[in-house]
Amino acid sequence: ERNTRSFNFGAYHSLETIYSWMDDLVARHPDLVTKQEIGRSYENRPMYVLKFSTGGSKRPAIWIDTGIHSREWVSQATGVWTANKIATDYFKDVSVTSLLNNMDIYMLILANPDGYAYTHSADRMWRKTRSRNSGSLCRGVDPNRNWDAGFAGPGASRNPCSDSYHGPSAHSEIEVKNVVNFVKSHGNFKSFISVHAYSQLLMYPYGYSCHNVPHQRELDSVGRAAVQKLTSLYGTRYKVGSICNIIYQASGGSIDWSYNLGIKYSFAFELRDTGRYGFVLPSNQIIPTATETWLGLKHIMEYVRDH
Ligand SMILES: CS(=N)(=N)C[C@@H](Cc1ccccc1)C(=O)O
Ligand SMILES: [Zn+2]
Repeated sequence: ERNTRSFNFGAYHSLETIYSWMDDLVARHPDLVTKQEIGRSYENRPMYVLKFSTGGSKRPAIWIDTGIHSREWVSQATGVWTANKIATDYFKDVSVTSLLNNMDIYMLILANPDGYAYTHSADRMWRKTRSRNSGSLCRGVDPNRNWDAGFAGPGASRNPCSDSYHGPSAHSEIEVKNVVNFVKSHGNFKSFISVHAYSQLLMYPYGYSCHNVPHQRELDSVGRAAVQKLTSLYGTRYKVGSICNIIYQASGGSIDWSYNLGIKYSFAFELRDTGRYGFVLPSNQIIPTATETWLGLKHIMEYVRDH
């Protein structure tokens, strides 16, 4: 078992290295962390969720996924750092301790394993899944356009060769279907947070429409307070707003689906930077990015715990 203390959180790692690190984390914190396979990917890679729990059964839960877009490497790296932070701060940090004494946290660090492997082996800029599209030579569906929320509406492409191709039908991608089934069968998620890169944004639904969600005022104020904490560390500036209003209309997005399922506290982060390095963020920015993001994440989770 590799020692998680020697793990380099300030570097980008392969799928295999991240998976073996997950086992090390579980081995070091057997009373807090468990690993669950929620299904397999198109190319039959396991999809592992880390569950952080101090007991109870079906406690109110928080969902965090990273890496749904495979090229957004700082997202997966932030997921690894954050998983370690939660495990090591339990009992040390009163806020994390009280959070985990009342709620469970589920983290899917590699939400698009096939795409992530492909960014290492063939194309660093790959974003989609790696499924075959019948009738086309182009591979993959945008997993963030494939959810049953305004599916195939404006803000997604019907062209299999497009990076925002929505796929033949909602939840056609097994990587999406696995999460849908898991979240639905759990039935007690209070928050659904999807971590992307880049642009430095904290967004809430909707993407498929520019009309305000019923809880817009509350989500906006939670978002602004979370970003205030994030910015307080290094001065990194974030914008807050609905997906449609702050960047563009995007249909079939994951947090629109989770919000419409009833998971009110649905958010999407777009991590560093604002375009200088873009998806190829230097590894020396991983730990600063993860550390500042943690302050925002913690605020959201504390708010969810208390409401
Ligand atoms: C740069 S990017 N591709 N991560 C931007 C990301 C914005 C978004 C997030 C959540 C829901 C809908 C849309 C996307 O286009 O999928
Ligand atoms: Zn993305």
